[in-house]
Amino acid sequence: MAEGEPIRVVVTGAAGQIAYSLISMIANGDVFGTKQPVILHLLDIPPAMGVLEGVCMEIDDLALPLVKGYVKTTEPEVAFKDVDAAFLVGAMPRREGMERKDLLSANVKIFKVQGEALNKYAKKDVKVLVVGNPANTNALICSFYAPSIPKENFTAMTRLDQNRAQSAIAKRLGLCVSNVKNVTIWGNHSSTQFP
Ligand SMILES: NC(=O)c1ccc[n+]([C@@H]2O[C@H](COP(=O)([O-])OP(=O)(O)OC[C@H]3O[C@@H](n4cnc5c(N)ncnc54)[C@H](O)[C@@H]3O)[C@@H](O)[C@H]2O)c1
Ligand SMILES: O=C(O)C[C@H](O)C(=O)O
Repeated sequence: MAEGEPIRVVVTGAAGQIAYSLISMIANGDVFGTKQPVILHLLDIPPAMGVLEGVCMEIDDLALPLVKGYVKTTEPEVAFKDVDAAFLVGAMPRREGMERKDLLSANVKIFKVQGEALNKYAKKDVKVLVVGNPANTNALICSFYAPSIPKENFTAMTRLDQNRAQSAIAKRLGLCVSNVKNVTIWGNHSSTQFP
């Protein structure tokens, strides 16, 4: 990719809570760097299109120079077409009393469809971050249905677990979080998280 050429970045669940913060971070250069233009592909389901329209109006209002365009769609084949990076956020979140694994029946279908769409339409070197829970299982499912994309290009979002651990240690020791370094976390993003 020539320098300065826009990359295509899909965010699923683009009308949801997490996407609301994520889209502006991608659009203002926090994620791919302040010299990397982007074209945003925003995917959600039909009932969320009104809210997504509002998100797009906000993108317009920000008038960020790195944003070279956006595509708003309900169609996976449009959303995943030629994408360089995929943030798979769109999924049902937990309600009170639920474990992340209780979301499997609702969310697995989504990651099967999106894995197939990645396989068919995305660039073969696309990098995929799965956020929708249960994130680790969904990442595995997505990768399974996208056999033409290297497995190492799929990751489940556990950065939250790392930040959580770092903050918990800082609190316990009465330090600023910036003074806690070299934290390593491993395992599943589930109720086995400690603390
Ligand atoms: N891995 C992590 O660290 C982590 C952290 C927080 C939340 N999550 C998970 O992220 C997911 C989203 O959370 P949220 O708070 O943004 O939820 P939300 O309900 O605010 O947003 C979800 C969005 O996904 C959309 N959606 C549903 N089905 C879709 C589909 N088939 N294709 C595209 N979009 C679809 C919904 O319409 C909605 O706009 C949840 O599964 C939540 O559990 C993961
Ligand atoms: O708790 C959830 O379901 C959302 C997320 O996975 C979290 O750990 O905050």
